[in-house]
Amino acid sequence: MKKYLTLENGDVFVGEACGDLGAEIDGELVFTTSMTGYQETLTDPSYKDQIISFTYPLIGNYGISLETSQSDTVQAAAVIVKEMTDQVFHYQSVISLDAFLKQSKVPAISGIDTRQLTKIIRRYGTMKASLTNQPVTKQTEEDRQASIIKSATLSAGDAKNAEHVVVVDFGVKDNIVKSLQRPGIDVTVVTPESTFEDIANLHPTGILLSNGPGDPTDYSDFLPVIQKLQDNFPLFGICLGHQLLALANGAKTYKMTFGHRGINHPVKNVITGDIYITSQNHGYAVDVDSVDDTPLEVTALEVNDKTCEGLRYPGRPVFSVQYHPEAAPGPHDANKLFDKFIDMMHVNGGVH
Ligand SMILES: NC(=O)CC[C@H](N)C(=O)O
Repeated sequence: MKKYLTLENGDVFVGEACGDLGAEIDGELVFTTSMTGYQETLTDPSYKDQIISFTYPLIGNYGISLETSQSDTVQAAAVIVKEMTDQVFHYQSVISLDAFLKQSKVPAISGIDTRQLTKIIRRYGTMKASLTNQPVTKQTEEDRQASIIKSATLSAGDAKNAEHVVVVDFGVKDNIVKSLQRPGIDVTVVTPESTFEDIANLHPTGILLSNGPGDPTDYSDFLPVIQKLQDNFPLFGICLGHQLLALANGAKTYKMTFGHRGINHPVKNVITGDIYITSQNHGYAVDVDSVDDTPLEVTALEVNDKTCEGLRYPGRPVFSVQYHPEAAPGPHDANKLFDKFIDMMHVNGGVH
């Protein structure tokens, strides 16, 4: 039975299945150069969930003994060998390596040039890999687009002239999407698993980073995407989206003592002097002082505790607010921020 080893860089190795024949797994691919000690290695908890490739070409020739394991089971996710032998010669051996792997439900692949594999890992660094029973079919561009799009609404306007807002959905409230939907505006909601290229391929004229739960520092994977988005498109961040814009530009966030949750939080726009009564719901905030060392500028403060309520990127159509301009519930004072964002798209959209 064939088994396929597919590396993160796209390389594919085909070998013979051994160990647990049916099992398929993903894991971090590492190599070990030990010439002996495969039983200790495979049962060492530090190798948990890793795919271990043995550079030594013959593995299994002294079997498995009752005294050698370093924990009560095989910890590695999978095993890659050049040759796994059933010809066992050792007085303490009770079972073959292949049988031991089968018992432990761990898949393995033999017939792999593990020295060539090692050279690849040394060039690219440790990478993810998968062991499968069928070749991994490459995801096409269309599959990828379909998997990141959660919903799309076409405006009633002239499609050719429509602005196209891509909303990155970290947990978006319906009323944010509704506040954008109007004639002449197409809205596509995508998951935060989207890459910059995924989003750019949708040809947006503006990006909205949504609200969402939890600690903004947990979303660090998405920060490089925001860095590229703000270089290329008009961008508007709301609540969590505001915090992520701050983090992507090097500012800091912190957990507030008891947060802001209510529908009458006064916010002062420090540039225009305007005051809005706003709807709020957040437990983290952007550290105002940390914004000094970034390209961003603070545009608004909460009147009572002077926490950061707004940011902008001078010279770019990029801004964010900590409060909720979509209300639901709450006052509509700040609703015109959606118009401001749409106006920015009219001026700047399509320039990329
Ligand atoms: N409404 C939100 O987006 C909340 C943002 C973030 N989870 C916070 O509590 O600060």
